[in-house]
Amino acid sequence: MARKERSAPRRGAFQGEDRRTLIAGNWKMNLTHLEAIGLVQKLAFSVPEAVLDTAEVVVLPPFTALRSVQTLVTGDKLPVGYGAQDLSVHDSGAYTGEVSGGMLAALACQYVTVGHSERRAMHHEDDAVVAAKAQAALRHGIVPIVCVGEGLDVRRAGEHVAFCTSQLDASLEGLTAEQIGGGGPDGAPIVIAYEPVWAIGTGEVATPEDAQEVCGALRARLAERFGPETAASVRILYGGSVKAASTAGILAGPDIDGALVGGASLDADEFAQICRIAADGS
Ligand SMILES: O=C(CO)COP(=O)(O)O
Repeated sequence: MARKERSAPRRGAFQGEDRRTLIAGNWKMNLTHLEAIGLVQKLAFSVPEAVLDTAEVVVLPPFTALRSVQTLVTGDKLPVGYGAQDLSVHDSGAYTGEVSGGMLAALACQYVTVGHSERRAMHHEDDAVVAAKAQAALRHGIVPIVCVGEGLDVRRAGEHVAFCTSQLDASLEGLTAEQIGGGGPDGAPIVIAYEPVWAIGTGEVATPEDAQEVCGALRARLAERFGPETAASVRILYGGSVKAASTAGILAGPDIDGALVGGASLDADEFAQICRIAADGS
């Protein structure tokens, strides 16, 4: 999907010229390829075309559904983007069970999440692996959505800002300002997602103030390390129990450029409603 200027830019500490609102649905380990086809078809009906002038809508199905989603999206020219939930740090070889960036690029994936807290916690992916995965994505012309977020203990200790900014630092280790601000296809910047672990799948969404506090700090950190222009170009998403009812409040944050939606992205009506609200900017 072509990147466009926001129709109604919001003012923030660093106002990007091209931070088009991005709503990405992370399906996690849900839906067979047949069910995926059904959901994308339903989405194509439910998301009004006008929404797509302002917001970019992307789905992140499991690997097994990517080919079906690609066929549907390209065959019917649906204005929905798609990507994967993970990729290998390696490009090819004896890595049983792994899927490479080249394989995803061959399916025309535009995005891939790296460093999701579920992979960090359950698959023992550390910051170095996350940074290597971001590099692997960029090598193959795929925009990494680099996820960071604190657990409940860190939040309760009031250390969430320091935790997330240092997790961001380590997860971007070795990446250059050029890669961060324009290493994707057609010079697209990478995407960051702030997903507090305590808000994922719990129904406990961060308050708009909590979400903005961390997203603002992440952008400030990017500015310190890579310069204000690069920081201004990067889209920062919030994720964690986003529903239609919480979307407007969350997206009001000047440093929040969209949402990474889990459970609610499996319900076409709810996801379409989130996209509508995101596009209206209300
Ligand atoms: O992990 C998430 C998206 O990547 C958020 O999941 P939920 O929206 O289900 O809380």
